[in-house]
Amino acid sequence: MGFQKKTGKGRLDKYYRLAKEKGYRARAAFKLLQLNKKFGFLQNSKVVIDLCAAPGSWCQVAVEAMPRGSLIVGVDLSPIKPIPGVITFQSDITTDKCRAELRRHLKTWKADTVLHDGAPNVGTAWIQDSFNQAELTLQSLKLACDFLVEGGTFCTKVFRSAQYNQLLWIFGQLFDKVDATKPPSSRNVSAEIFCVCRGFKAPKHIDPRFLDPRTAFADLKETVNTDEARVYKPEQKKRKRGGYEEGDYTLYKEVLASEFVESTDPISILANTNRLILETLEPSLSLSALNKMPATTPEIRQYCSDLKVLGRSEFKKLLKWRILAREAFGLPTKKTSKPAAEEEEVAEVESMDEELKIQEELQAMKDKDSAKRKREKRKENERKTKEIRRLQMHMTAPMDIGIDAAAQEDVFRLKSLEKDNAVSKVAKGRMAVLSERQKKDQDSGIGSSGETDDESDDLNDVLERELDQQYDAYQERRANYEARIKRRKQEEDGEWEGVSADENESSDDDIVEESDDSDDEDDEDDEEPQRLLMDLDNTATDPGLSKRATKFFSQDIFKDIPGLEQSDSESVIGEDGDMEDIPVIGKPEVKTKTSEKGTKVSKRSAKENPSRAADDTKEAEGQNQEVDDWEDANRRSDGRPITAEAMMLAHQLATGQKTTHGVIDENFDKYAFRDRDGLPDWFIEDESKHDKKQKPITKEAAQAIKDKMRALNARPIKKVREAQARKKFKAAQRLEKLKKKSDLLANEEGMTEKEKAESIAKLLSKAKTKAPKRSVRVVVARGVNRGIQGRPKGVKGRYKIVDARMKKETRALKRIAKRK
Ligand SMILES: C[S@@+](CC[C@H](N)C(=O)[O-])C[C@H]1O[C@@H](n2cnc3c(N)ncnc32)[C@H](O)[C@@H]1O
Repeated sequence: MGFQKKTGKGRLDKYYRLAKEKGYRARAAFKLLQLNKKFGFLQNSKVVIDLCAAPGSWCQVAVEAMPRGSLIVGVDLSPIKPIPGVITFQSDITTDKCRAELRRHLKTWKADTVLHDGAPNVGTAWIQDSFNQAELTLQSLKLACDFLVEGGTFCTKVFRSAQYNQLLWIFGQLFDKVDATKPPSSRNVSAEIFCVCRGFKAPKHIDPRFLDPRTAFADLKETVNTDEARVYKPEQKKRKRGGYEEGDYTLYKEVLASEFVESTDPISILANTNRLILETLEPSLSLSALNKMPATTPEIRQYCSDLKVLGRSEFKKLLKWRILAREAFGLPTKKTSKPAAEEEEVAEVESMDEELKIQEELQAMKDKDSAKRKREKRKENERKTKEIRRLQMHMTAPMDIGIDAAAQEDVFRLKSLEKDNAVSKVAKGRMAVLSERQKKDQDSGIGSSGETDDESDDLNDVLERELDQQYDAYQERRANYEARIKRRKQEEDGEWEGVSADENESSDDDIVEESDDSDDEDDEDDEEPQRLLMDLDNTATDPGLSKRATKFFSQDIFKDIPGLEQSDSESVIGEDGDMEDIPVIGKPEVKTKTSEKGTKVSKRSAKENPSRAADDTKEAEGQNQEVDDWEDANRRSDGRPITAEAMMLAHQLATGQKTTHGVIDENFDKYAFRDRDGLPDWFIEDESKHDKKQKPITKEAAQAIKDKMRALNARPIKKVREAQARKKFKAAQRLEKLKKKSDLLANEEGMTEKEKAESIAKLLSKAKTKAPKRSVRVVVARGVNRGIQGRPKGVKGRYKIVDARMKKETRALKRIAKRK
């Protein structure tokens, strides 16, 4: 019969510490905080009575939660230290004096909420006296009935005892809604739960028997006095470890243990007997057999010596011992009788729990069911909203090609229509026309068809739907934003990367709506189906140039410049910004990766110098391919980046540390079967960040990943590659230019051969000579130059100020190094 120490470490839990931290006088504060969070009764209260308020933590919570200037009155048997904004006094809540005092403080007002957290003082070694507790609760209810305003709230502590159901029933008679709940801060070992009774009915006349413990718990009293109750609920007899109940000791009874074993009614013996005799002066066969039984432990002997101080578990042990003895004696054990007894016990002791559980289960099922219905309705409404919005935007899907209007968003991806050769069908078909009825439906609002919103949606429904719609809008905005950024990036890169297939796509996507308006009746006979996707800017784009570049070169100013014909040659802007008319080296097909990644080539030069063009193209292809490979290597086929976990798993699979089956098995964890039904999208998305098993990464795998990253980092990045390619490209251009000039010179008719040779040699030497490297002048920081800032006097060009000592030291170091 272990009992819990009040000051034991187990009792000083997180709420205890939290209460200390937050300055609450007791951890009980969190119970009210949590109850109020769930039911929100304090925010709307202007007058509160706190019954059994000492030391006052509930009053503290009430002050915080209630509107400023509210009236809070706290009463307790014990004194309560003053709390700003709270009236407190010392009194017994069961007395008329307390009632009068409360009336004096409240004047003519009525209380919006009555709180009660009372616990009568009971013996320390026994569990709290539930009957007394229920009595106290009834007293507090009586006060609540006197002071509560109609519709008011009564929040009380109740113990899950025999009187619990009775109390709940009484609450139910006086209030519209009664919720029994156990806040998380209430210890599990405690039998307390809290009833929040809302909507006080304020009946004009209350039958006094309701609030009188003698009548309210009348039927229960009888059961308390049965033998079973005495055995299974000894605490209801107010047993105390210290001795017998007053007056009871005169009825001292002793029964032979063998009689107890043989008896068919062991419960009544246990209930009405003080001692089971195991030893007598006269020899007894059955008693000596009992004494010899290994099950007759000193503990059992002790229990037998004084039955009046035993608790439930001790009685249970005695009953078990009796069964063993009966088996040893060959007496019928009625195996069923024992479990029956136990079952009975369980049923009696935990009937409240079971009932509560069933109620909770029923409630949960109901909630689930209604949530499901709401969900379905909401989805239906959303679908209709979307449909209507599409119709309003003239985005009706052509039904004649078999597309369900309620299908997903990509129904409007006209590209896919083109692919499926559905374009011609669309072009020939008629667009869906809204019927008058549909229009009416549209006008009447979102949920106009079928069940109306007004009929069925409560506030929660509306809020939930709004939240979902906002979330959808947010998702849409985010997707648009990302697409915009991506497009901008593509356009920026386009200066160097040319036109990619993607770019064409994205630009096409922008004009989907425009194409809908086109009248295509005349095109019926066209062999080619009319393209649904058309670029608004229908100027022919050179496949080698980005859109921006094409637009730039299409200006009039460039019209007459030779070599800028868009179709077969291309101009390149030099690094220094000059426009140079340079024939470029080769031109692979537009759709190849090379062209996508930006090697600028022209058909003409490819024709002129096919072999070199092919070489250069190959090289450029190789370089770009490498860059692409590098990028692709870090992405999965679905475009998502390869994570360290994935790499580790791949490594383990490759080295045989894991098998595919093993991996599949591993993934059947608690997250695998999570019910996501009915959860809003935003919640699922947010949860998805955390509802995965964290897979540890081994040291070896981490090292392997590091090595891989190091190897990747060691390779030149894309920009460096590009710079190298540019340099090469320019050198080729210079050479080409030189060749052209020398060809011109060679064909010059007015020059002698010698002159021609000299001019060409000059050109070549000029091309060879590199711009001289600008020298850096070293200025020693001494004399006038000591400590100066900025350019020293008389020094032109690049300079570097050095310290004289540093120069000497460097020389000395060199000398020393040489000597070694
Ligand atoms: C658990 S404490 C209340 C804690 C309080 N709610 C708080 O937050 O600080 C129970 C209180 O009930 C009081 N109490 C028990 N019987 C009472 C009675 N008949 N009249 C007034 N107070 C009583 C006890 O004095 C004790 O202070």
